[in-house]
Amino acid sequence: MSGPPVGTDVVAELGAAGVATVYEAAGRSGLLEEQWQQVTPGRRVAGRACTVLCGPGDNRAVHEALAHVRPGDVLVVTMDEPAPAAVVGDLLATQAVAQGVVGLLIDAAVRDTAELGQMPLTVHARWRNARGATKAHRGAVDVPVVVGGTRVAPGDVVVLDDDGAAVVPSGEAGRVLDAVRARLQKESALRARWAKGELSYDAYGLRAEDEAAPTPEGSPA
Ligand SMILES: O=C([O-])CC(=O)C(=O)O
Ligand SMILES: [Mg+2]
Repeated sequence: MSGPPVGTDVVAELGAAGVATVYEAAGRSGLLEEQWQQVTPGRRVAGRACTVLCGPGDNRAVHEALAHVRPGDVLVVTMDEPAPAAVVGDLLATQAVAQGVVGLLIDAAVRDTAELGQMPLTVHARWRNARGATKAHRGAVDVPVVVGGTRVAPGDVVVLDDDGAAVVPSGEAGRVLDAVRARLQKESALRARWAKGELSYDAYGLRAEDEAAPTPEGSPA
């Protein structure tokens, strides 16, 4: 991790804002673009990343990582070529909860999903699949990884909710939080106007533009 750890308050505020707001406030950056399955729908959380690079179809490094995690971490697990092997199930998740982990982002499969749904954890996974993982490869813990096309380094802030997953590099958390606050304020002012019946089509000048301009080429008349 480069620089001091991101403060707990900063992490919590980014988590409360949620994936869409954090991604937009970061300048439409940091989205982990994968077809995540929300194993625990309706939950929203953020935590500092503990990253895990597993060997192919293997979860030995997850066992190791659980000896390193700190309270408030989100475990981010991937492989060089992610495969639908279950690298986490209820026994590993039970250890994660006991160590204070708040979320799991699994770029592989999870199993025992009914049990995972009962735990105080937010879990996104690429697959749900019972196929067992091996424990044959050492892998690596707390190394930078790429998940959903985006780099995640140890200590970065990972946000999970039903919209997906986003990462804020640890060195940018303060700047992004300022932008998040500004965005939330702006959105709350807009929400109040739209709730009263005002239309963005008018307020943003879109109607005036559309009425003044000829139909753009190629778009339906
Ligand atoms: O044991 C495993 O490899 C995965 C699993 O099912 C669990 O953690 O309960
Ligand atoms: Mg199991």
